[in-house]
Amino acid sequence: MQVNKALTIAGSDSGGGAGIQSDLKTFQELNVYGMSAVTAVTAQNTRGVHGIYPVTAEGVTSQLEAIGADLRPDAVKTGMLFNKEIIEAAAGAIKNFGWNNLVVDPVMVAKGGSILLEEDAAAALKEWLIPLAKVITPNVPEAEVLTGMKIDSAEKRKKAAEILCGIGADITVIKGGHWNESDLCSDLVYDGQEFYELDGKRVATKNTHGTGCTFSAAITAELAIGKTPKEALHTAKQFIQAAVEYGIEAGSGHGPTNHWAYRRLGNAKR
Ligand SMILES: Nc1ncnc2c1ncn2[C@@H]1O[C@H](COP(=O)(O)OP(=O)(O)OP(=O)(O)O)[C@@H](O)[C@H]1O
Ligand SMILES: Cc1ncc(CO)c(N)n1
Repeated sequence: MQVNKALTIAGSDSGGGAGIQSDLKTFQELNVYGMSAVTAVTAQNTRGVHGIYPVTAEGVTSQLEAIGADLRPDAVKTGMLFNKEIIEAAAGAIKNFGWNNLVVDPVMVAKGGSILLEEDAAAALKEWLIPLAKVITPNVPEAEVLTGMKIDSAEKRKKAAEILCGIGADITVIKGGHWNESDLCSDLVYDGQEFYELDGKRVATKNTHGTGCTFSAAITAELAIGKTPKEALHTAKQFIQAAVEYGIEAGSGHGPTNHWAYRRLGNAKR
């Protein structure tokens, strides 16, 4: 049986709600074979990050070369990349192997404030990785770092999306988790031509650990099975909405989302 394959290049979250764990769970739920290249091991739970142990750039390249020599991913996502050496290693392999359908989630800070990307690495994201991206999915604080502008109005959110597409992403999604829109949690999309919103209902919950990872992994899985970016974004929004809305209780801090909620809604046999 032929299968569609997706690769995540990201950090490990020992707590299981974000990073490669959330990505692989999401790929599986969307009927895509998941592969991973680990960039850093984090000792983490729902309450915070206890430690970060980065993999060497050589170690990341070696994982990517092993994958590239044997298994061609139909789509790739990046999450926590931690430093500029790892960004360069990831971008180099993606370019050399000619992997398409790249989703860049420019992870910078964990919910509790721990740094998941060194300060001098944002420039490397812009120079090497974002130009290769089909979709980039910053939250508002990440979009502020990447554009150097304060985003405090709807107009500025649009302007930031234009700048990020100008850096080379085909499509920019500025997510709404950190955007105060009362009971709405909508994400702004700009595809270089038109703006549109992925509408969602804000759920009152503290269990939002890994929402960004899960959302970008769902986009990646849908691109891997050949959906258009617009279709992929739409499904990913439904996936994360269900995962937050039909929440689970695990841990005493910011708990994980429910990665199997979308299946429970009757989407198992798509
Ligand atoms: N409380 C919520 N209710 C409904 N949807 C939410 C909620 N919080 C986030 N989302 C959705 O989850 C997705 C991820 O957005 P968010 O802005 O939380 O990403 P993030 O900050 O990168 O997440 P993380 O760093 O935890 O991985 C978006 O589609 C957003 O609209
Ligand atoms: C490993 C990892 N990647 C990403 C995030 C952001 O949610 C996190 N907390 N941990």
